[in-house]
This record gives sequence, C-alpha cells and structure tokens, in this order.
Amino acid sequence: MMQRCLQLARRALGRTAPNPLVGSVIVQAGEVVGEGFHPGAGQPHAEVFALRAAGDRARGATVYVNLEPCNHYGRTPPCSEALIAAGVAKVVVGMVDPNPLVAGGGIARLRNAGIEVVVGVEEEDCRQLNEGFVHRILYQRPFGILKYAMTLDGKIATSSGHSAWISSQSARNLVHQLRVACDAVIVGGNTVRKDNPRLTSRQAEAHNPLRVVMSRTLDLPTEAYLWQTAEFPTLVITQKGANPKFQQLLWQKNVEVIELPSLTPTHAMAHLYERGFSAVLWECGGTLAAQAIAEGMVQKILAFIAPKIIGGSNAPSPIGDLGLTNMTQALALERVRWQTIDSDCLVEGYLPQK
Ligand SMILES: Nc1nc(O)c(N)c(N[C@@H]2O[C@H](COP(=O)(O)O)[C@@H](O)[C@H]2O)n1
Ligand SMILES: [Zn+2]
Repeated sequence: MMQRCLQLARRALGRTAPNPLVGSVIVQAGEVVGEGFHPGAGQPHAEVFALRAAGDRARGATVYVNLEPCNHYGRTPPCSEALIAAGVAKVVVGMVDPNPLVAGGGIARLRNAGIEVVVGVEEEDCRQLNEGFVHRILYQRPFGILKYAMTLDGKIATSSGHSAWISSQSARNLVHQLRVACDAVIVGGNTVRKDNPRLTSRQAEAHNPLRVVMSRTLDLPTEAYLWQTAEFPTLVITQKGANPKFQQLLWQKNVEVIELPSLTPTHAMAHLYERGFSAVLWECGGTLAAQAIAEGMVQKILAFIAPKIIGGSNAPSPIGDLGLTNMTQALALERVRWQTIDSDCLVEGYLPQK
C-alpha cells in the first residue's frame, strides 16, 4: 500500500514545489476505497483527495500516506483534523514530516484522538522520493543534483568541444526523466555556446524544469534553443551591470534576466530557493560543477559512464579543479549505487553533507 502511495505521489512529479510529493490510499476490510495525491502547492493534500474518494467508507478504515499528515493551517487546513473527523481507525505513515510546522505534531494529534498510528513503513523509499523537499526544509536551499556523461577515460567532450553523443539513447532518456522530477536545470554560458542544449523533458504532458543559464559576461549566442521560450521558459542569471544590450535582446525574446550582486552557485541557489524550488539539476561543464561542489550546492551525483575512449590531455573532464592535493582529501560518495543502461554504467551517490 505504501508503494502504491509513492506511485500515486509520482503523478505530480516536478509540479509540487515547494510542497512534497504525497500519495494516500484508504483501505476498508481489505478493499481500497479511496486514493489521492497532492497535485501542487495551494491545492488539497493527498489525504483529502483520498478521503473525498472514500466518502463514508473512511469510517473505521486504515489510511496509508507516505508523509506524516499535516497539523497546521497553511495554504490548506490540517489533514489531521480531516482524518479525525472522518473517523478513520488507523494511519500508516511513511516518514515524519521535517517541516517544523508539522514535525511529529500530526502523529501526536492523531494518537491523542485515539487513532492507531504506525510510522516508518518503506521509509527509505519515502525519503528518497522527497529528498528535494526534505533538503529544502532542513537547509533553506534547494537540493542540488549534478549529472554528467563521460567516457571511460573521464572526458565529457573531445578537445574541440564535440560531445554529441557520449552516452546511449537509453541513458539520455533517463536524463529526460530526471528533468521531469526537477524544478530547474542549470547550465553555464559555455554549455550554451558549445552544445546549444534544449534542456527539456521531451515527454508530452510531463513537467519541464525552468531552464537556467548562469553567465557573468552574457557573452552568449544571439540565437539558441534556450531563447525559444514559446513553450518552455528560460531564466538567465547574471551579474549587476553585465552587457545591458544583450539583456535587452533576451527580454525581447521573453527570456527573463536577473542580476545578482555576485554570481556564484550559492547566490543562484538562494534565488531559486526564494522562487520555491526544491530540486535543481546541474547539467553544466566542469568549472561550474567544481564551483557548485566546493560551495556545497551539490548533494547528489549521477555519472553516466560510456565505454568509449577519447584520450588527450586537452579534452575536458566533468569536474574542474577542487584544489585537492592528497587522496585523503578526495570526496568519497556515500550510499553509492550503480546500474547498467545498455552499454553505459550509471553510478550515483551522495556527497557528504557539509
Ligand atoms: N501529509 C501531507 N500530504 C500532502 O499532500 C502535503 N502536501 C503535505 N504537505 C505538508 O504541508 C505543508 C504545506 O502545507 P499547505 O499546502 O501550504 O497547506 C508542506 O510544507 C508539508 O509540510 N503533507
Ligand atoms: Zn495535509
């Protein structure tokens, strides 16, 4: 039932920030009598949709939900009260809500009302689905995911900058799927100049992240896929006073431009946090990737490794200089997993939290 909650929650992938992904199932005498998911901030919570679907059959039933029911008046009233009013007998919770406005209060409220509450079912999967939301709440900044594709000898392009394609079509499809789950995708000016990326999800009906370009100088091409904003918006983040003429050209193309006093990954992520974003994908080159890692703006890494060799010392690598001189300083990923995708290998893991 908890896995079904996660499945339902995923229907809103990429659309709920700053809120979490939540699904709920109501079971009465072994039969599913109601299901629901949270479609987005400002809309009713998953439990409310499930209660509406169950109607009177919620009385005496068991409610499954991947996140603790809320207990506060936010954009919507507390689900704890709705569950109590509906007369449910038992609530099975995937994980405690880290939001300080909830943080165990929903569970306590239900228990005080005589409802049996079980906590921590399929907890690891529940945590992973909402890792962006959890990070946002705990650290007041979005969760950063760095993704790159490299050859067996650690290159992301030839020395002339050619990179299409390093990884297989199946690996690229997985990246499109990853974009569905993210609120924004960031590249630097170099990537726009060299690759002219689209940065979309390539899936009908699916969510597309806000496409973000970080560029200090705005020394960017006048024509690029990213400036075609009829379907998908683009945000360019630059530094105060940079290239006013080019800024004007971008605005004419409906590309939003914002100037920050100082253009760093930290400041860019702070801005995206203010916009309500939870999960941000870094698809940038090595220099920006190294800066983002050094500033603690990357929490998770997904490295696609293709069994191809480019060779040469001038071919760029996925992560630039981190200033490390000794192997004991190497950043050792935690909770590492790997899988094969066609002939490529995907290694993923988490950077130690600073
Ligand atoms: N249990 C649960 N189910 C949902 O469907 C939810 N969206 C949440 N969200 C929690 O409540 C906060 C948002 O409240 P409003 O939508 O503003 O009323 C969010 O931060 C989570 O803590 N929980
Ligand atoms: Zn709620």
